[in-house]
Amino acid sequence: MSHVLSQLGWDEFLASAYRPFDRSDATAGRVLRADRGVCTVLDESGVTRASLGGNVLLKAAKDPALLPCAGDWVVLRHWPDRRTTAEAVLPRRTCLIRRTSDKDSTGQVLAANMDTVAVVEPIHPEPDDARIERLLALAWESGARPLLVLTKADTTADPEAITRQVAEIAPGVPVVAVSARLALGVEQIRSYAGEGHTLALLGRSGAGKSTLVNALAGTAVMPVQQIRDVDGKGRHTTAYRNLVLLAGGGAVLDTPGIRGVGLLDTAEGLSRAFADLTGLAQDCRFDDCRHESEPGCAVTAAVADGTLAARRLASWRKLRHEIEVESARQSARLAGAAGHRRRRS
Ligand SMILES: Nc1nc2c(ncn2[C@@H]2O[C@H](COP(=O)(O)OP(=O)(O)OP(=O)(O)O)[C@@H](O)[C@H]2O)c(=O)[nH]1
Ligand SMILES: [Zn+2]
Repeated sequence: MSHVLSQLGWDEFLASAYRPFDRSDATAGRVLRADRGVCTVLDESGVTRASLGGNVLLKAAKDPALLPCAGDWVVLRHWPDRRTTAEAVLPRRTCLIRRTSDKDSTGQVLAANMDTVAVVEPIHPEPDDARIERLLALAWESGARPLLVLTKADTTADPEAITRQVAEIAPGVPVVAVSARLALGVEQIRSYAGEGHTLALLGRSGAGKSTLVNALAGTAVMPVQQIRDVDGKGRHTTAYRNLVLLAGGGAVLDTPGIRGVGLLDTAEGLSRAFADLTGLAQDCRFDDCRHESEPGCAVTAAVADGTLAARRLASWRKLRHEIEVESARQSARLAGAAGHRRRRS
């Protein structure tokens, strides 16, 4: 397999997943960008545009999360008429999913096969704790290692103080303040995208993701939006996912600026993102304690004695409620589909 693919993380696991598809007109490649029905793929001979093969379309019709997305490893087939199709998506080791806004609550895959997910949040005007907690839950859920990046560190007098403060709501997660403008912290971020490793960036529009990708790549590969600095609110400009190969090997994956990120089935991600609370909960009298008004609740006791911030418990409740509503909606949808099948038969 070519050097460029091993720089992108091609390994024995992928090689054995690819083996059943191996034939003279097939190659393996990594998706740099996915558009509707077409993906841009890097394989050993360069960058190709591939349309989706029948099998991929068939699987995606049942579950849209199976559509190829940036970061996926795919099997390409090169046809005699010079067409190229993506015939299969190789198994994902990690993936970042968000609930789409449509009412049937299906998941949309934002990025696949990243080793680290960096939640990107600007230090200015002020990091949004609730958004950080929500995105970290999503990052944990992906199966990759989370990282928290506070951008625009040049816009505040004491970035270290803010970093220490924010670290309290990110237990077990490294927190790095960066300034793309001053090239501060960029090398530290680059260490998460070394040879064979992929770093995905997740954050709201205007958080500074594209600027960070450019700083890591050393060239302007992503369009950087001009935003109104007054309120720090960005417009949605990155309409595509993009995997960028870095000069020293490794890759960085930008996800579109996210507005309302829903959570999908993130009970596991939530408990890891709130490891402080989960740790306390082991001492609750009841295993299924909801940390409301149950007797012997170690979590509400910790809030009462100031060990745990009340805001933190409120945040956890809000996200847990969302997950419950979401899973109820999904069960209803599944029951509805089953009923529909019964009526037809
Ligand atoms: N002062 C300062 N401004 C920055 C820094 N990084 C990014 N910005 C500015 O923040 C704005 C938004 O940056 P982008 O990189 O486009 O943000 P994004 O997260 O990619 O946004 P989307 O493309 O909408 O997802 C731009 O005006 C940047 O110039 C930084 O380190 N310091
Ligand atoms: Zn409790």
